[in-house]
Amino acid sequence: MRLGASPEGLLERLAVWFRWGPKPVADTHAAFLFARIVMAAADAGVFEALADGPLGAQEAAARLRLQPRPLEQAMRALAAQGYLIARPDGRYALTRGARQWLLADSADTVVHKLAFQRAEWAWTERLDGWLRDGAPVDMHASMGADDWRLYQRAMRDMAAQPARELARRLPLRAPARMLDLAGGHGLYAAALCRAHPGLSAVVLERAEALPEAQRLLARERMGARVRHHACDILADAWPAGAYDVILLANVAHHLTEGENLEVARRAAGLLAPGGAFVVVDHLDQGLRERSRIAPVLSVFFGLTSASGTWPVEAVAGWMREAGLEPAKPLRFLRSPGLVALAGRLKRRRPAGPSASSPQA
Ligand SMILES: C[S@@+](CC[C@H](N)C(=O)[O-])C[C@H]1O[C@@H](n2cnc3c(N)ncnc32)[C@H](O)[C@@H]1O
Repeated sequence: MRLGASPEGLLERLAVWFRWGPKPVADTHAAFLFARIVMAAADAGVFEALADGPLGAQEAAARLRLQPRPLEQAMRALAAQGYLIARPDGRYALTRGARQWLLADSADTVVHKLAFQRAEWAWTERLDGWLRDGAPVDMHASMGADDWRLYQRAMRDMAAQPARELARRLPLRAPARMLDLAGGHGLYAAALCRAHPGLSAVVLERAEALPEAQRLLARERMGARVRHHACDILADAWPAGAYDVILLANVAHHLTEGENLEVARRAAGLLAPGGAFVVVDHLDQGLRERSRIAPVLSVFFGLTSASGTWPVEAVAGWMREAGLEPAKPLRFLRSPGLVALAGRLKRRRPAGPSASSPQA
């Protein structure tokens, strides 16, 4: 996956090939402008307004209490970039992609992620300063109650597809107990429990996230099979037990190397025989790999969590140091760049800090 303008037709291909057009302007002005158009249209309800059928800009503006001329311009921009279809009668309709991703009741919706991007946008303003002084934003410490609510909804949107895929593809033999570390909304736990009828899960999550995370989990109708437990996974003890699956999904990129190693050690100490510690993340697979999104995301996690995206080999290394044997990485088909790495217990457990004790 590469970012940036995709040339269409021979002339544009030549323009890219011979560097006739300024790529940095496409990568910046066009990208940030269009990003904001999509976010603003979603926030204003433009896509939802078209859910039941095409509308002209005047009609949509009246329904949404927007200004007709700016809305017409935004709708033309969205049509130019494949989000809307401009019909000959002057009305606009949703494309299949817009229907799939931008309607709140679609199984693949990302509208809540787009809403949370306003906070992410604000943090990104600090990027120039961070390059000079290295001081990160510390997103988890800086959020108020509204941001925490949007954050959990956003993460739920991003988990819906990969959770289903992980549940389908992760090899597990009749698992009974699962721990979902910093599992937010609990969607991964719910998907794995649906795939394995004998499985129940405890989702560990920070107290600030719980009000919205619990509301989102309730929608999954998993009852007592998936429940939350307030826990700072770095500072607090984890519920004791022998777990068949311990999941760390999209959390390693918020933690330092030392914290990740400690989490791997604690997980290894709580695994049942044959159990797996599974790390899911945008792992860096090298600059020659097809998926090149991880280095870009790494900047965001450096800026907002003083961490970054980790190389597959680093995660495998933490697993080995914790006495686990990493399996072959599983690359998600429907979430480019996302990788799952499962580590299983080697026969002999190494000496190390007590697995259920919190980090000092
Ligand atoms: C990017 S989200 C991932 C959520 C979920 N695992 C997923 O993949 O969708 C990171 C989550 O980690 C939680 N988190 C961060 N630091 C934590 C900590 N020290 N203890 C518990 N949860 C933490 C956040 O509140 C957030 O819900």
